[in-house]
Amino acid sequence: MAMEVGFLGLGIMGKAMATNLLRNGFKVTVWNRTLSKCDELVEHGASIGETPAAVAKKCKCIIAMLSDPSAALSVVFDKDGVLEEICHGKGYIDMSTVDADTSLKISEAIISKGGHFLEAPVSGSKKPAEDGQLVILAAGEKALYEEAILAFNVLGKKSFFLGQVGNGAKMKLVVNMIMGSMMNAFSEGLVLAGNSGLDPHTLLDVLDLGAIANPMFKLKGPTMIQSSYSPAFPLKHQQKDMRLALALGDENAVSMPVAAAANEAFKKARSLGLGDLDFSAVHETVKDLHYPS
Ligand SMILES: NC(=O)C1=CN([C@@H]2O[C@H](COP(=O)(O)OP(=O)(O)OC[C@H]3O[C@@H](n4cnc5c(N)ncnc54)[C@H](OP(=O)(O)O)[C@@H]3O)[C@@H](O)[C@H]2O)C=CC1
Ligand SMILES: O=CC(=O)O
Repeated sequence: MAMEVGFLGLGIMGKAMATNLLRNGFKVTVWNRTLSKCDELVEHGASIGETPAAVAKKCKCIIAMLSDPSAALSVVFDKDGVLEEICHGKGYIDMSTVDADTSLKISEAIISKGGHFLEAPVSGSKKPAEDGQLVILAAGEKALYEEAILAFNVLGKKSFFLGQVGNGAKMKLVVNMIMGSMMNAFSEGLVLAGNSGLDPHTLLDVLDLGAIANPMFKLKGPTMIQSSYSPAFPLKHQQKDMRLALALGDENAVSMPVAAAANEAFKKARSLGLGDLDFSAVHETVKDLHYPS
């Protein structure tokens, strides 16, 4: 019999992930705060749960993919939330990118009701989510990880089990801190090349042949040169990740001036109204500060 899962949150990532599960034979019951976003999934064979609690009542295993800590907490603790129906024998897997404290709060609440908990944030964006090529950074209850591995094998190309709750969240924040800093360095390089009389396309070719070649520069470079920022990874979420990573640095007394500067650039981009565009739109803040003479 097909495994039945609940899925909370059908944004860019959740929609792709839930679709993938359906395509691979899972029975999926979906919920999204804006309920109309469920319609497309229903066309692919999903059922709808009217509330997070209704999904938790129906399904043995519930996956969440939500924007940030406040969203992740809300679907669990608020009225009609998961906590009302989670019970012995049910598992809750939060794949949202949040901080370790948020994850721990959710874990304790789920476990206090007899449920099982796993955090499992992912590395990889819209396209890897559509293609089932995510990297899954799980931590929490090993038994639930083992039960979820069939679903993880559909969603991702590799899963890591990182031990106690919080380790998945921390790993994800470290990775995205590096990515956010890289995106800023890359944006500055593109603007410096263009404004000093070089062809930025040639810069992309040079970068791609050297030691700092990477899939992100290769994928995002051409669209950044065209000032095209259709969102795969929304900038507001990258800034949230920088903020949470800086807080982790604070807790551990790790000085991170590069990440702090990158965070400022993402904040600037948000203040310019670019938060819903792709995170590569931080490029616009560099352009803004360097008008060609
Ligand atoms: N996009 C990417 O490339 C990647 C994103 N991530 C992480 O995955 C998570 C989801 O990202 P993504 O899909 O891009 O984000 P989106 O902004 O596309 O989707 C966010 C989802 O969260 C829901 N939501 C927001 N606030 C609340 C709330 N208060 N209560 C209930 N639901 C809420 C939204 O519902 P509604 O539709 O009603 O607004 C929507 O379903 C984030 O944590 C992000 O950092 C991780 C790896 C890659
Ligand atoms: O969180 C974003 C990603 O690309 O990974």
